[in-house]
Amino acid sequence: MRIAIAGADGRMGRMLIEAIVGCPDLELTVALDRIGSSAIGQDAGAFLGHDTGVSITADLDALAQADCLVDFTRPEGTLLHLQACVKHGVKCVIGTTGFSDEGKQAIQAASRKVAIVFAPNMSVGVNATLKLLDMAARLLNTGYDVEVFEAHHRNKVDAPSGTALAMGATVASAWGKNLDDVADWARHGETGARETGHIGFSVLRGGDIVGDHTVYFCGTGERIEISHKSSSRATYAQGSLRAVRYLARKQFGLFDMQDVLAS
Ligand SMILES: NC(=O)C1=CN([C@@H]2O[C@H](COP(=O)(O)OP(=O)(O)OC[C@H]3O[C@@H](n4cnc5c(N)ncnc54)[C@H](OP(=O)(O)O)[C@@H]3O)[C@@H](O)[C@H]2O)C=CC1
Ligand SMILES: O=C(O)C1=N[C@H](C(=O)O)C[C@H](O)C1
Repeated sequence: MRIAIAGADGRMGRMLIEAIVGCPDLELTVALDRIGSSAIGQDAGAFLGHDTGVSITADLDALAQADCLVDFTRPEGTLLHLQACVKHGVKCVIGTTGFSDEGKQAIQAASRKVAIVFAPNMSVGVNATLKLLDMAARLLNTGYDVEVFEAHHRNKVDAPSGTALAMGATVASAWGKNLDDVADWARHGETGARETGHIGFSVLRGGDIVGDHTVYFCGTGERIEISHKSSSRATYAQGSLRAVRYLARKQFGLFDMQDVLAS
């Protein structure tokens, strides 16, 4: 498959380029970054000291040279790239987080034209953790206060992380609730006692933390903690390439990593 990478000079973009260079079944044909990026015109593998023969460009019509785009950028960038994917009939793996409801609706609409995998976390371990959380929430559906904690590097721009939101939504759904109706996004000052059935969120940003998530089920006299800790972005890149291969068999439709891992 011919692969395009968006945000080619970003943390995930570079990780994906490194992963693709070692894959005999995948060929890097397009590397995108945004207009004004200092990376435009450089070889996509320059950071590896490897010549891919693909120059980083801001020209979205370059997507005509790809079968599938892998996009880890920002919501506004991803939505622009997605329009170009629809124009050129290119499939898309979206790892970007922080979309508004309107952004998510635009992804849903695009999936009627091209096949899309959209997931806030591509790692196998996190997706297994979501299954564990569903089971825990069903077992611990009364008498337990749920709190979601996440920690990421100092450059992350959205909060809570897409993964923390997915974890909260998994627990809320197991309890027959919508996350927006039960989420306590922040606490400060005289908050009053904690509400039963609410799901609290707390966020740490610092240093080079790749991504830690813990969901606490706090009962009386006991506490259960379900944690996942990432020590390398390689797991996100490898999961993304599994998603690319999954899309090879799809023409259109919206899928997530649970679909990919179940196939
Ligand atoms: N689903 C998953 O498994 C994972 C998801 N993520 C998500 O992926 C996204 C990117 O993360 P990360 O790689 O760490 O971020 P980086 O900031 O390192 O990289 C983002 C890249 O996208 C570019 N970019 C920024 N804005 C735009 C835009 N409007 N249009 C086009 N390109 C743009 C940046 O260019 P410039 O540097 O010039 O701004 C940069 O090259 C985040 O939303 C993050 O939460 C991250 C890891 C795993
Ligand atoms: O920005 C990051 O780094 C990450 N973002 C994703 C998220 O928001 O959940 C996935 C992972 O935690 C790393």
